[in-house]
Amino acid sequence: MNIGLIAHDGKKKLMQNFCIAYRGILNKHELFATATTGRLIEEVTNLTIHKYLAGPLGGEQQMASQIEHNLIDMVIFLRDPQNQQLHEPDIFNVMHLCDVHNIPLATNLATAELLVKALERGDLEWREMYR
Ligand SMILES: O=C(CO)COP(=O)(O)O
Repeated sequence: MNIGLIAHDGKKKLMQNFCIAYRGILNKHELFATATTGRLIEEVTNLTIHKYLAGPLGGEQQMASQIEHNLIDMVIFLRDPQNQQLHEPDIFNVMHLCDVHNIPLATNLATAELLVKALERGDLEWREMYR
């Protein structure tokens, strides 16, 4: 499966800890992240991440394009509800496209944990039929 990972600055530490905790599941999949999120995950895990541009430089647009091409199977986007981002339209577009294409999307830790456990159980294998 191809997994998209993005974290707002206020949630990057949480993303690192999430990836440390679930690296044994995540390392069986292809991981894609915006540049800073991806670099920070690589710094604390042995995971290899395909990195887009940084979010404010268009990284979310790159992920959005991959979603539109049916190349992303699940997105974990740890959002910081306290801080509005300057590139909010790009962020909204990623979430919008997940809804358009019925891609599982977690925007907080509780749902991210549910999704990654579902991934381990094989609950998302129906995605392969849509390729
Ligand atoms: O900007 C982001 C979230 O909106 C994420 O991008 P970075 O991972 O490059 O910081």
